[in-house]
Amino acid sequence: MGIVLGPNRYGKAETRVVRVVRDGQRHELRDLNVSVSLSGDLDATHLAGDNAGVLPTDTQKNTVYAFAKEHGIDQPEDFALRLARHFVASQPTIHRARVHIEQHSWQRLGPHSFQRDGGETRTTTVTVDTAGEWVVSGLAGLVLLNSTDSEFWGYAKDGYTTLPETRDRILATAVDARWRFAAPTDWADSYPGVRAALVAAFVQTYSLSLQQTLYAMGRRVLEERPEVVEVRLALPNKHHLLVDLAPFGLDNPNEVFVAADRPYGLIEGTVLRSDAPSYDGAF
Ligand SMILES: O=c1[nH]c(=O)c2[nH]c(=O)[nH]c2[nH]1
Repeated sequence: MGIVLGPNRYGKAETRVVRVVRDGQRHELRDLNVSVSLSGDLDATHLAGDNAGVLPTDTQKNTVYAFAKEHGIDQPEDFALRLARHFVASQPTIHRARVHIEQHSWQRLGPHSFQRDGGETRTTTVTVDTAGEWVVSGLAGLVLLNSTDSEFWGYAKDGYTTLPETRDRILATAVDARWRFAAPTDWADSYPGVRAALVAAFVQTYSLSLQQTLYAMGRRVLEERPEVVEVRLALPNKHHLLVDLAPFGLDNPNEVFVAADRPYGLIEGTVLRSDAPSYDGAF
């Protein structure tokens, strides 16, 4: 029985970089979490401990900080592309670089004062190799809630089913969305446009299931944003359970709920153009 080394990659995960642009009194702030992952001819280090082709993860981290100073950080997609191209172009052993960025946003409170926004992050995953460049952008932690216009009934039932059917419930989720582009685009214009399409579809869809809402959200992005060819969504169903107030002699017409923490339904799906170009990057 032979034993061989299978696919492998390595890199520095979660380099936290905050870049302040200090042009006069009014400062600008960028706050990123950058993860680099490199692959290529790395057999020697795994099989013989020969590190000649290994660019240390510590160097990768330093490159993130140096590029933040030298080139600044505007759109996370551009910063990720710059880093990924650099690692592939400068290291003969590295044939593919994947750079994933989470951007935290801050609200301005004054010329040099900021308040961190809630849990929402903007993300991008860039893959560069000798065959091409692929960009997937996204967002995570966008928490949305409709307090009505959501039903769930007519589902399959068996001996273990206890869920009551409902014609009026709270529908809430924390959107985890990723979308891919066929070609480079105006990242600064695209991101708020895709986000707005996702939010509009959630708000405007009368929902018979979170699955139906998921499809409506992906479809809306593809209808409104020609630069996007595929949308992947993971939507946790953040259950809000009606509290039984009858023991206290009170009725509860959809007013008082327990916001359940776990378990939660997890609804996942991909919506794409039927002629979407093929893809060899990382989602
Ligand atoms: O929108 C929903 N989809 C489901 O698949 C499901 N399952 C469940 O228990 N509640 C819900 N809600």
